[in-house]
Amino acid sequence: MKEQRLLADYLRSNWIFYVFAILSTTVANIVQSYYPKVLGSFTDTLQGGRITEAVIADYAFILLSIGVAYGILGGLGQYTVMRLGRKFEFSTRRKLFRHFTALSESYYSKHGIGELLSYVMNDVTSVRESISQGINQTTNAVILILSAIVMMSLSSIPLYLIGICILPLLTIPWIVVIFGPKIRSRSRKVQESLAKMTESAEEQFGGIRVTKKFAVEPIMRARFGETVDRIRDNQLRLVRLSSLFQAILPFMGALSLIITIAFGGYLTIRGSITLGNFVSLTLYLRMIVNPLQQIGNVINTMQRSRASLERVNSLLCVRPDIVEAEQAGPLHRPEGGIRIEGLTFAYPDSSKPALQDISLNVAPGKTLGIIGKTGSGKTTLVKLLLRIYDPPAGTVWVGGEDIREVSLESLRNHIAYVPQDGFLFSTTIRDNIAFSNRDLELAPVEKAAKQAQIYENILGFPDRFETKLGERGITLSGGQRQRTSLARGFIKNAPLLILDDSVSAVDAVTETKIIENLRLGRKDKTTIIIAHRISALKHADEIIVLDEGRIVQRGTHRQLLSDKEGIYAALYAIQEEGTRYAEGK
Ligand SMILES: Nc1ncnc2c1ncn2[C@@H]1O[C@H](COP(=O)(O)OP(=O)(O)OP(=O)(O)O)[C@@H](O)[C@H]1O
Repeated sequence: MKEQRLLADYLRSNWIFYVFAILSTTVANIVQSYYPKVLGSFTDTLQGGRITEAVIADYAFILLSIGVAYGILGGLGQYTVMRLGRKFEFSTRRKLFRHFTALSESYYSKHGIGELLSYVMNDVTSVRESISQGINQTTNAVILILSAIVMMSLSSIPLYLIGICILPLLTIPWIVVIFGPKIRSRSRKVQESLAKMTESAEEQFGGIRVTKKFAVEPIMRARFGETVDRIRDNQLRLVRLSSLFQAILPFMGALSLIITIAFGGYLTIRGSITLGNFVSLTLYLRMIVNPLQQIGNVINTMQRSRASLERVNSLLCVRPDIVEAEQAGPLHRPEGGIRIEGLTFAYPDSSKPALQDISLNVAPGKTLGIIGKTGSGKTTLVKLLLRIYDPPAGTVWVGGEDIREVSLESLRNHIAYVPQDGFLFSTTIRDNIAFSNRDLELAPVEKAAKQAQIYENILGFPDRFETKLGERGITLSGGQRQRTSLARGFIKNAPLLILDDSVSAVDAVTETKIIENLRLGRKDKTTIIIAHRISALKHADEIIVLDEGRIVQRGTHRQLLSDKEGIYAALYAIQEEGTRYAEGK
């Protein structure tokens, strides 16, 4: 697994901007560090009785120049790093999204959407903060402290006095080493609990209709409350530690200042140093206290963002389960039918096979019907055909090629899959139908809608094909959703069409019309129909009956009915009886 170095790579590719930001901040702080020296010298001039109007004007001009230079250079540095931080945020979100789209279904079956959102939102923001604030403030603080110390050393203040005064500051690296890892580990816990809360919120919103129908709002509120409490506990633990850390650093600065005033004051009274020296020394030490506070702040932010960065980096390390063979090329004969031989498959975390010893042939242009109890392996078979999960090598061929040897894009481009729960996006009906090619003219969209028997319904919507669905639009009924999803599958006009229980929510008359349209529209194309209702697949050239992952019966509708002891005939009898009962015969 390749180690991810998101931030390091970003800094490397933008190093010139960082150097610019650091340089301008450095120069700004060096300029700023002249401030106490100028004031000290002014005090000595004042005390020596050499003050004149011209001298005051000179000092005023110098102080003004320092202020203006600091403002311009410091502002430029700040702007540059802020911009870099935002750029990092956007490019990382794009990178994460690209990565998400490459991950396999098995990853999504183990990780909730809320958790993934948390990476994109909370963690990326936390890293951006450390880039924007961290780099600028650290440069500011370090340069200010260093230049204060250098300026002190270059002044006529005795070195031993400076040494004694800054003694408490020398403990800072040690304090950082002790607190740093602890803050990071507590931050990681906060980020993890934030991810849990986002996940819980996402689930609660998603299931709000069920919650309301079952009137279990108090239970759901309590469950959500638990995740919030967990964040609060973790946050409080972090805040306690961070505050203590942030207080200790300036305390060390204040200690230095106290020593300066006490010891420096004593030396001034004794005449060992001038009053100007004392003023400069006090101002220098005062100047150091603020940056120390900033450093505390930055280290806190950095430790927090390091925890987030580790999370994002480890997510980027996750490799998709389904990878292409090195020489994978396009499918040469996508219309060439399907062959499955000796296919046995178990899901990654399951010991029991979902499919066992499956062998079948679908000749080009033919229709295969698959029927079987719930959980018998029908969808699994389709997922393997699409390589959403990988079948063992040498078991599944399309157009005579092992699907593990062809490119994923080519394989999936040549298959139109209409799943049981066709997801619709919050956009127009037209965009939902023309999902695989949004540049399509209206005519093919209308044709697909007609084939899926949803055309008349769409004409009744306020903006017809331009009607928006979802949050800001209309809500479709279950059957309408299913038929819109069907139209999306039809419009692709792929060599292989798979309908996975895709007409279960429509009435018998509409189902018959859809199946008829399908037969006429896809005369020479291969089709797989999975259904629970025999009426949806009885016209198929071959029907297989799955039971506990095995093919237990196969043949045409007629052949299967003739086996009176078989599951198919039993199913047919039950369904026929149901229809007769419903029709009151
Ligand atoms: N991602 C998964 N991980 C582990 N087991 C799974 C996964 N998806 C399905 N299964 C299991 O595999 C078996 C077959 O499931 P599959 O979805 O193929 O059944 P199905 O025949 O399509 O059922 P239905 O008619 O209800 O849609 C079931 O026992 C199911 O619990």
